Amino acid sequence: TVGAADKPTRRPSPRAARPRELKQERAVRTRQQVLDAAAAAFAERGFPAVTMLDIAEIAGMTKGAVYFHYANKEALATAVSEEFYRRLPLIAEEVGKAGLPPLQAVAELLNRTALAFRDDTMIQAGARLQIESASINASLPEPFVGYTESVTQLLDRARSAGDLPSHSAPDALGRVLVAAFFGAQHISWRLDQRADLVTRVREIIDAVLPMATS
Ligand SMILES: CCC[C@@H]1OCC(CO)=C1C(=O)O
Repeated sequence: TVGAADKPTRRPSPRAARPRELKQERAVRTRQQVLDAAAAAFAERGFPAVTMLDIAEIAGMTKGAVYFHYANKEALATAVSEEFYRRLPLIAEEVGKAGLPPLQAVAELLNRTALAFRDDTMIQAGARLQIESASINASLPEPFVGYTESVTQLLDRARSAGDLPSHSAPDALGRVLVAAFFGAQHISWRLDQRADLVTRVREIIDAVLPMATS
């Protein structure tokens, strides 16, 4: 007979995720898939031209699955725009952790923002939705202000550190840099599918910052 000592010790199997948890995880994944599909559609075709069916097809889902997560196209535009304004300050947060001198941090912030506009469809969609906001029956988050504050804070620190002359005006310089970036990302999108955006932003940095330090 096989004694108790001989029985292989049964290691408890890792706690199998309960069906409810699996269901929740799947719902979160599906919701993100719908949002990513909406961003791709909005970035490519613009809000007015996109239908919920388009979004379902890009997501590889039924229209019902899309409507389960988002009531309508306006809700999707709001969610994409909110994700855009969640990701933009994350770039500034990352740069802040790099511990660069303030003026270098400004250059790095603009550079990483250019990379995000070039490569991140959610960011591309968020920028296009702002341009199309008059055609969207939803209140999108306020544009420009948050990002401009991030730039201006770094310029303030640069002036306090003596890296900018005491007579420089960080607020004005911040507005100039953000306006120049906004223009560059739009022009690069329309003329070059953003391929030259990083170069264009480098030109802004090289033209504006040395002047500001003189
Ligand atoms: C990073 C420059 C500003 C940025 O560019 C496109 C856009 C959309 O309106 C922006 C914003 O609202 O901050």
